[in-house]
Amino acid sequence: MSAPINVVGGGAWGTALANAATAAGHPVTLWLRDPEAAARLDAERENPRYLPGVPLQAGIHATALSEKLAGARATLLVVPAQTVRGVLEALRAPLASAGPVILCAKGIERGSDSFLSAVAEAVLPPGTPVAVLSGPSFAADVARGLPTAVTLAATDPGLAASLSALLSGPSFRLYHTDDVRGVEIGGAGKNVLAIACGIVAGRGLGESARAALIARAFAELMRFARAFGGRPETLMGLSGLGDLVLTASSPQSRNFAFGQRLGAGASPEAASGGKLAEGAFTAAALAGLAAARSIDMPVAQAVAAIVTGRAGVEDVIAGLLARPLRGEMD
Ligand SMILES: NC(=O)c1ccc[n+]([C@@H]2O[C@H](COP(=O)([O-])OP(=O)(O)OC[C@H]3O[C@@H](n4cnc5c(N)ncnc54)[C@H](O)[C@@H]3O)[C@@H](O)[C@H]2O)c1
Ligand SMILES: O=P(O)(O)OC[C@H](O)CO
Repeated sequence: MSAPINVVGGGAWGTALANAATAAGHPVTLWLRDPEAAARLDAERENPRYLPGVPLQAGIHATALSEKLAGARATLLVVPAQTVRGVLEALRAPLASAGPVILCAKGIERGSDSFLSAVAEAVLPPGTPVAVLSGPSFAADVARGLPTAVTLAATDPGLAASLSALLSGPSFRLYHTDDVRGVEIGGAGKNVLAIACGIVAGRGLGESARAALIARAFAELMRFARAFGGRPETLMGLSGLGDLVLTASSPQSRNFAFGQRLGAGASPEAASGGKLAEGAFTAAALAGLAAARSIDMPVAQAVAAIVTGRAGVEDVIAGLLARPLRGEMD
């Protein structure tokens, strides 16, 4: 049997990617930090907490996270963005011989304001190949085998192409690029901007307002990407415009749903509903990085102000509508 693909993290996205890697023809080891949950998942072949009703494919072995990761063809790291550094630190030694590390979280690290590829580079042994996977993809869709396309980025174009081929299956298509920074900015940024779109929906401001917001949010994401070394054409692709369109228009998105509840009057603490809304953690980092380089990002700044409790929804909306008029492409 060929070497397995490691998937570290047994939440919605880890479980979905495990199914997708199996459909691509690989044995998969799915590593969960909770040993009891791992044993239950392996026995019951379903992840009722994160992906109810979706069967786990036969080629997946779920087990407790340990240091026995070595010997895999690749390791997909599928934990929340704010835990990536800790998990990489804990698994630093085995990850040196567990194939390329593919970062699947979408976010910017709080406190250090670091992109996740920079976190990986700082923590992993020098020379460990690192890639980023991002794009419009709801876990429930991917886990069920519905057609989905995402982007795989690595600074080595050959690695990006070979990992894309390795993980692509009958309905899960990976496009490749060497623009790591552009791809990770698209994934992290859209989560913050999707919260704003959810707020507009939850406030009942109408579909026209939401469409305008998507366009203006995308304009500021492009400005940010350009300033931080991402290529504009990358942002026009799957991990950028593609993911923003998906996440900013569907209550199936946890970020959009979080925003909807904020718009309807919930406090930031109550609005998550116990689900992971990555944009709530990334908002301040995104806004802070933008401010430090004088990049105009009014939507991201507004979301950061709301989720950190510095401003209320009504005041923020009034402030955005009162901004001076400007040339659309200025
Ligand atoms: N769910 C999706 O549709 C989807 C799609 C694309 C990308 N993503 C991204 O993938 C990342 C993970 O999202 P998710 O949907 O799987 O979240 P989730 O909340 O469904 O699951 C997170 C998982 O990570 C585990 N975890 C948390 N901290 C950990 C740690 N320190 N060590 C080991 N495991 C830990 C949790 O136990 C849980 O199993 C996020 O950055 C998200 O933006 C999610
Ligand atoms: O549910 P969300 O908002 O985390 O979005 C999931 C994926 O990132 C969509 O591409």
